[in-house]
Amino acid sequence: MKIGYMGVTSTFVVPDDLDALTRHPKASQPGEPINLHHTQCHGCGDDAPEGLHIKIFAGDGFTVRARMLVEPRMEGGPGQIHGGILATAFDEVMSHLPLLVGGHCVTAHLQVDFAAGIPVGSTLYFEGRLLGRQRRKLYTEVVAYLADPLVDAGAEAVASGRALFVKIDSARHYAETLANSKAAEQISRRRG
Ligand SMILES: CCCCCCCC/C=C\CCCCCCCC(=O)SCCNC(=O)CCNC(=O)[C@H](O)C(C)(C)COP(=O)(O)OP(=O)(O)OC[C@H]1O[C@@H](n2cnc3c(N)ncnc32)[C@H](O)[C@@H]1OP(=O)(O)O
Repeated sequence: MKIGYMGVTSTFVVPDDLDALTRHPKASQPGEPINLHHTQCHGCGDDAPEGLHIKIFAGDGFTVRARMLVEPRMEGGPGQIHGGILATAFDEVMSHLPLLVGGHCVTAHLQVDFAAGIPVGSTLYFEGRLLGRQRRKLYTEVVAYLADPLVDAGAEAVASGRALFVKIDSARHYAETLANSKAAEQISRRRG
């Protein structure tokens, strides 16, 4: 798929002098689900009643695959997904890529190109890719399809996104807000 629009890719510029990428020894294997977040996460949490319920799996190398049902509650334009919902889905899918190399990250920059309307009722398939890393910065990309590109070579790409993630010290980053989380206990337990 052509990235950006008419050759313009906004402020997202992947530097030339990237650091080497190494897969984290505990990273999920290709095909395995990635459970990076917690069960109340708006993007991937099974217990978030109004969440997107995106299912995310590790792919080969530095990639992830994901899928999401476009439900009627996600409507924006008549019969189509709301653009902000798709941006949220992109953020969620790409936020799982840094886990392949280890460590927690937050989104610092996110951009989306909407190439075609996406009907309510469809299943969206996502392919995400880690483009590179420089110090704490991780550059990622995602493409959304209306069919699974793994089984349908003609699957239509309908949108793409790019994001810059920055590695954080999660204990410090969430120190003042963790107590407000509906998943506070679960997260504290996981951290031991
Ligand atoms: C006890 C707690 C335990 C918790 C356990 C964890 C459980 C985890 C479970 C689940 C979590 C995941 C859930 C994810 C959900 C999906 C992802 C989201 O939506 S995240 C939310 C939205 N994002 C934010 O809220 C970020 C807000 N921003 C910040 O906090 C800071 O700005 C931050 C961390 C991004 C950077 O701040 P700095 O002070 O640490 O670092 P500086 O030096 O400013 O930046 C580092 C490098 O990045 C570049 N950079 C930063 N922002 C940039 C930007 N917007 N564009 C380009 N470059 C940028 C800088 O130029 C610098 O680059 P150079 O290394 O010097 O080359």
